[in-house]
Amino acid sequence: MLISEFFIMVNQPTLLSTQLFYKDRVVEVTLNRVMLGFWKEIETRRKRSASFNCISKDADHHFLLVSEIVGARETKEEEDQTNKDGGRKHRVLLYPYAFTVSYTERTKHHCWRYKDIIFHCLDEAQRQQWVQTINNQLSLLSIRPKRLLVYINPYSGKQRGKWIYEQRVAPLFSRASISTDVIVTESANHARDHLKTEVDLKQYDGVVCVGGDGMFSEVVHGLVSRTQSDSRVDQNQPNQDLVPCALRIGIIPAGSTDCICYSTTGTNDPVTSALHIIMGDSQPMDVCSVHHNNTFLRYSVSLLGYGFYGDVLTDSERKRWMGPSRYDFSGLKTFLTHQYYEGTVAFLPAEDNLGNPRDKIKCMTGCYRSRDGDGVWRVIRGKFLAINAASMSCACPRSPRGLSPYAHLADGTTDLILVRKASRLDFLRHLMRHTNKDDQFDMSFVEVHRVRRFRFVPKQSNGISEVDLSETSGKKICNQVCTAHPNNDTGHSNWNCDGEILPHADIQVSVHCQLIRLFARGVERRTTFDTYTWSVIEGSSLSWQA
Ligand SMILES: CCCCCCCCCCCCC/C=C/[C@@H](O)[C@H](COP(=O)(O)O)NC(=O)CCCCC
Ligand SMILES: Nc1ncnc2c1ncn2[C@@H]1O[C@H](COP(=O)(O)OP(=O)(O)O)[C@@H](O)[C@H]1O
Ligand SMILES: [Ca+2]
Repeated sequence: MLISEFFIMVNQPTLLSTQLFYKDRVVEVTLNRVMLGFWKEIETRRKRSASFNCISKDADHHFLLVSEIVGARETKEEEDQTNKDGGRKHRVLLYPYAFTVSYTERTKHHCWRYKDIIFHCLDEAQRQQWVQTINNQLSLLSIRPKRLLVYINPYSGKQRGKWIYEQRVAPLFSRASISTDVIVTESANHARDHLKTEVDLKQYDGVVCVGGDGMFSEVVHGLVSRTQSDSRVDQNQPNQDLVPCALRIGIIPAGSTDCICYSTTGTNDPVTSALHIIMGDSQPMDVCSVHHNNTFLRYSVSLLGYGFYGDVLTDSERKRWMGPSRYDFSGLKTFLTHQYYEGTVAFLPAEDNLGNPRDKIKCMTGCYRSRDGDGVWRVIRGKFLAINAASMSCACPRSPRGLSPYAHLADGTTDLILVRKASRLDFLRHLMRHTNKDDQFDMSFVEVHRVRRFRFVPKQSNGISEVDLSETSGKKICNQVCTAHPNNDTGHSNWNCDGEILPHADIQVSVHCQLIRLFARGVERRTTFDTYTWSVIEGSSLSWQA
């Protein structure tokens, strides 16, 4: 942080400034609109004279940004004491007028934690004044949610969603004075249908899902469909502009892959996600619509995968009882099967100014890209081990850089990865590169394109050619010239759409730029500012570390 920025913060009008106790020190604490702190040690408590007006020459300065405070609350500080006669221990109320300020702190690997700092007041009136003034100031931060609708999938991942929410998230929401309506889902699509038809969305500032990518997908379908039906927009038209959703969505990760959470926060940690929600973060995100023969099928925000990832999912669904490790088992089995699929991919490339999937420009906090643009469709026919469309990096604990490490969250494009037929060993080398730092695209049988729309038509079992490109009013569009074939033909894979199996192999996909927003901020770059945090050095003073 620049010194000038620090002085701007300090020079904001003061809302409250008094002398308080922090541990055994008397400190002067100031609150303004931007920061709490900038206080200096006045004297230690044991040296304290009758008044507070003794200012130490060795004054220390510390601060917390108001935007990073979770909340303030009245607290008791007690201590275990043993009777003089060596009798049993009892609790002694040390400071009757204490209050606690909880705030966020960045730790390693993009994880956030909350920390508490306790001050002691001289009397109840002073304590109430502090707690109220801090919380009033927080309530003026209009980006912060005050009322949330929470859906918990009790069967996600290791079936710990309810525990994670109740033990690790709900207490934080309550510290931040966020009120919640919590629904534990009773069946698949419970959350989707509830959002689509029943909920009065105006009551809420956001929707939170506790679970995996499938649960997030349910919430996206509920909210996007509801928004379109409220605006009388027909989702069945593949080229229809969709209306963006007003409510932000939060993800508390409790699933098997947690790819969407990991790709948008840099980690799959429930507390970090809860803190992003509390802070009122907002990350716009693209959504792909998937159609078959001009009929809407599903939305996708992370991976649309045919071939390898479709087959892994199809196999793993029968092994849900194994929990998250079903993907490792089915992944290995599918790899050994080494199945390839024939078909035609047609795609509309993104404009050059949107970069390319190998430009090494990572999607970080604050990444917003331009919209629209027209282009010329390209067609590729072949035999493929996998066809993947990654609308975000698809980073997850299994693949920390993801399927397409330089894909962007909100640029209106998806990265189309075509993995052609190759030997088992080459395919294994390609897959293994998802788990390390090597470039998975730097292989002769892999190509990757940044696209706005694409179409896939599998080769029919009778070998008929599938697509034709024709030009209409200056724009090239993709038309199907043969009839759709039934999906139960052998020789076809299934599409894995954010972890759900699609009923058709022949699909049309369009990216809708920034259709939804998440309570997230993208993966943060480590800045020097990250290191300006509170740290309590035992037996010494609080320090502001640079
Ligand atoms: C034989 C070695 C294979 C090593 C491959 C490692 C590559 C892993 C890339 C994973 C990309 C994941 C993209 C996200 C997909 C999720 O939407 C989906 C559903 O998640 P959830 O609802 O939480 O269950 N997960 C998958 O499709 C799992 C793919 C796992 C592939 C091994
Ligand atoms: N109460 C429920 N019972 C059964 N299935 C549910 C329930 N709630 C949600 N689902 C479905 O469970 C599937 C998997 O959910 P998800 O949260 O993605 O877990 P995982 O990451 O373990 O796959 C989704 O398709 C979702 O629609
Ligand atoms: Ca994108």
